[in-house]
Amino acid sequence: MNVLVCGGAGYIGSNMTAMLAENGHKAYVYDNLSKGHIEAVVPEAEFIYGDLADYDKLVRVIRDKKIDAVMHFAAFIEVGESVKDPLGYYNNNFCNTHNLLRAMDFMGVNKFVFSSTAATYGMPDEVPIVETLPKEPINPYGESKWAVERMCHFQSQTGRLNYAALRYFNACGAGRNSQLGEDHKPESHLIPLIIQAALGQREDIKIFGTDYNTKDGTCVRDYIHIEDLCSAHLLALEKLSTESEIVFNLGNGNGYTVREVIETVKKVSGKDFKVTETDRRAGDPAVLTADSAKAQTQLGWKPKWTNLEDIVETAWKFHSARPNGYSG
Ligand SMILES: NC(=O)c1ccc[n+]([C@@H]2O[C@H](COP(=O)([O-])OP(=O)(O)OC[C@H]3O[C@@H](n4cnc5c(N)ncnc54)[C@H](O)[C@@H]3O)[C@@H](O)[C@H]2O)c1
Ligand SMILES: O=c1ccn([C@@H]2O[C@H](COP(=O)(O)OP(=O)(O)O[C@H]3O[C@H](CO)[C@H](O)[C@H](O)[C@H]3O)[C@@H](O)[C@H]2O)c(=O)[nH]1
Repeated sequence: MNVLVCGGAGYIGSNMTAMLAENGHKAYVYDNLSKGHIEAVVPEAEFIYGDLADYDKLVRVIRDKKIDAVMHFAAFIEVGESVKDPLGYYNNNFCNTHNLLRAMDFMGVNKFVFSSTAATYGMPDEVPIVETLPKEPINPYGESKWAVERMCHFQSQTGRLNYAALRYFNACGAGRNSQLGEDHKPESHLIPLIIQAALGQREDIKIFGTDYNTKDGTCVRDYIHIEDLCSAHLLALEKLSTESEIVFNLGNGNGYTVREVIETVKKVSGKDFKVTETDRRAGDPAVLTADSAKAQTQLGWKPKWTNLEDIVETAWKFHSARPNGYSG
């Protein structure tokens, strides 16, 4: 298929682009490079500089490149920033997705794979989380993603859209032999921050809260390797030939505490560094783990990276080879 990968210069989109190319698809990356990196776009793909706000350009690209399907990773992704700038988040995550869907609808392209998030569940009452739990986002980031899911739902009911909403838990690791890793600026995700401490780029790693009701008092998250995320997207894309609406959680099902992640980075890197215990970060649920049985049964998907040490190893290789990220 000719696949338009919106946000394909970003962390997850660049890995998806590589996997599409490896699986015989032609990937067209559409990205405004506001956050992404041109160096992360594999040479097999074609890069198109563009903003999702540019409806006419989207229509032109979909027409000229004979696009069959769209994978949509382009968004703002910082929960804290979304609380400070809700309008900006609704604009980029919702309005620009609306633009993209309008362009697809105009051109008669009906296959759409969307990056959703565990943040749609807010503070869930039970874990592991199944897809049917209430969607009660507690910040504009999660709410903007949930609003897109609802828009897709209603559009699919017209018969003109087949979509997959994939709710990721904590994406991590580096793909393509550790060549395509995480380089967010600013970085807020736990594993790259710990690695920065291991590389001596920050004086310590702060643990946000040690009084949670978990085995060691720190938050538990479900860390999923990006190659596993991407392989689920490929399977979802195939399903869209026959299904109009599919929604899956994507996690590897194993929860790890913040302390366990820190210990794993210490072990993998062989480095010691300072760990500082601080107050809780507002809005952090104690435990977020995915029940991904639905994706496993209905897509035939199975995460390959179930061991945290193996996952962290790929991230460590990426960051130690490129301590300043793609620009370094
Ligand atoms: N990283 C995670 O743990 C995580 C978890 C859940 C969901 N997600 C979702 O996955 C998707 C990808 O996340 P990521 O970590 O790769 O983020 P990222 O910031 O690395 O990538 C996003 C890409 O989209 C581009 N972009 C943003 N706005 C654009 C616009 N208006 N027009 C064109 N391009 C634009 C950026 O330049 C960037 O290359 C996002 O939708 C995010 O909400 C990520
Ligand atoms: O310096 C840090 C950074 C994080 N944490 C903790 O580490 C865990 C993971 O934090 P991340 O910021 O890496 O990830 P989140 O679980 O907060 O966020 C993930 O889930 C969100 C939805 O809930 C979004 O989708 C987001 O993009 C995705 O990475 C949390 O308990 C957080 O409190 C620390 O202790 N210290």
